[in-house]
Amino acid sequence: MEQRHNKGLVSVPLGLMPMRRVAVIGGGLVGFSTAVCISKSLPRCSVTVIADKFTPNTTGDVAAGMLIPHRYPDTPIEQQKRWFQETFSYLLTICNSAEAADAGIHLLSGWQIHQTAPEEKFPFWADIVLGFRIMSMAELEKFPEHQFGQAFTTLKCDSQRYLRWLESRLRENGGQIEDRKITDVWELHGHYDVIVNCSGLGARALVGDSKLHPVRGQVLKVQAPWVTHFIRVSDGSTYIYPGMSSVTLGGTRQKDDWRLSTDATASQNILNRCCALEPSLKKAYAITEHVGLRPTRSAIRVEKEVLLRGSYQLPVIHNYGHGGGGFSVHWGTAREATHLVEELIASLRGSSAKAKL
Ligand SMILES: Cc1cc2nc3c(=O)[nH]c(=O)nc-3n(C[C@H](O)[C@H](O)[C@H](O)COP(=O)(O)OP(=O)(O)OC[C@H]3O[C@@H](n4cnc5c(N)ncnc54)[C@H](O)[C@@H]3O)c2cc1C
Ligand SMILES: O=C(O)CCC(=O)C(=O)O
Repeated sequence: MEQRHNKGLVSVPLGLMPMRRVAVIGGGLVGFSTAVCISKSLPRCSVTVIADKFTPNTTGDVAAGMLIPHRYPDTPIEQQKRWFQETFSYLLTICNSAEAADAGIHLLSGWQIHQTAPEEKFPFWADIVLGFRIMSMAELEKFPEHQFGQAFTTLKCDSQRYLRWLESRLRENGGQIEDRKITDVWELHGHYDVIVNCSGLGARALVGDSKLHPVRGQVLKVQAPWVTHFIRVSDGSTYIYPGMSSVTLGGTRQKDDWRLSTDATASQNILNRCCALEPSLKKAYAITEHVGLRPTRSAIRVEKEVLLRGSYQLPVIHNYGHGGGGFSVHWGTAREATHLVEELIASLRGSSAKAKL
């Protein structure tokens, strides 16, 4: 086992309440954002992130990092909206601060285009992004195959910068990081008071969740600094997302495809589709290919579970299954998981107080 970071060990508590030990399994976007949120909101917790993959080798490293919600059919829409709203507000505050460049967060304007006008012209997130409006006929002239479009300004994370920034925030808050694979959550029993499961697709094996499946996504990262607006085809099949260090061109959505290798035909296809929307991309250079597996579930799982083995209990807070929308909702789900940790710790306090009586 490698101790990645020794800095910031938590000091002995001065108060009467014991320090609670929290293990977060998962070193991707969801694990780190949840660990940061817990360490910031619950100062009487010592937080350790345990994972076998870190940036630049996580799913989020492949992602464009756009804030544009995906629908989770079995999560109530009000909850999805709240998660998106909380994430947008949190990142907008960072974007409007001196931290923006280090955190890799910037505003980005552009268009979502539809072949025909949809029934829902104003999606549930229209009042959260900035300046949402229907595209004018003059704007639509750029896209002769599309009859309708929505223009808005949203946020985009440079995924690797943001992941590194989250890792630094955790270290500043006294959190620790361990590089190892957990084969059974019970390995952590006795070492931690609460386990937070942010293992993404790993939850399939770790907690036997067969509702979770991969949706393979291939993208290209290219240099084309003259492209400054995003373009997204409404079904998410094709997109062009200019960022701080490259333009991300997508994509593919291949259900139950576990291949992490790139596919040259798919790359050519992505480039052709993007060039059809933005012909100047024919001059794009320094093209690299990337693949990630979206940890997809019909509902994001943010809930408490108490695992039982004989007379032993292991409290676990789950936070996984963000599919193709992790960047868009991660801070909202991190906050919700943090509330669940807080409740659980309060109940542990209650039971230890009772035990002392
Ligand atoms: C091509 C592509 C483009 C995308 N674009 C966007 C976008 O523009 N906007 C958006 O909102 N979302 C986007 N996404 C989705 C987003 O990237 C994901 O929702 C998000 O990265 C998932 O994060 P995660 O932390 O849950 O999973 P992961 O990044 O996969 O992290 C899982 C972590 O758990 C660890 N782990 C798993 N099992 C174990 C174990 N047994 N022991 C120890 N560690 C374990 C892994 O090592 C890893 O650290 C995109 C995804 C892809 C693939
Ligand atoms: O869907 C989008 O437009 C953003 C990219 C994404 O989330 C994805 O490819 O999963």
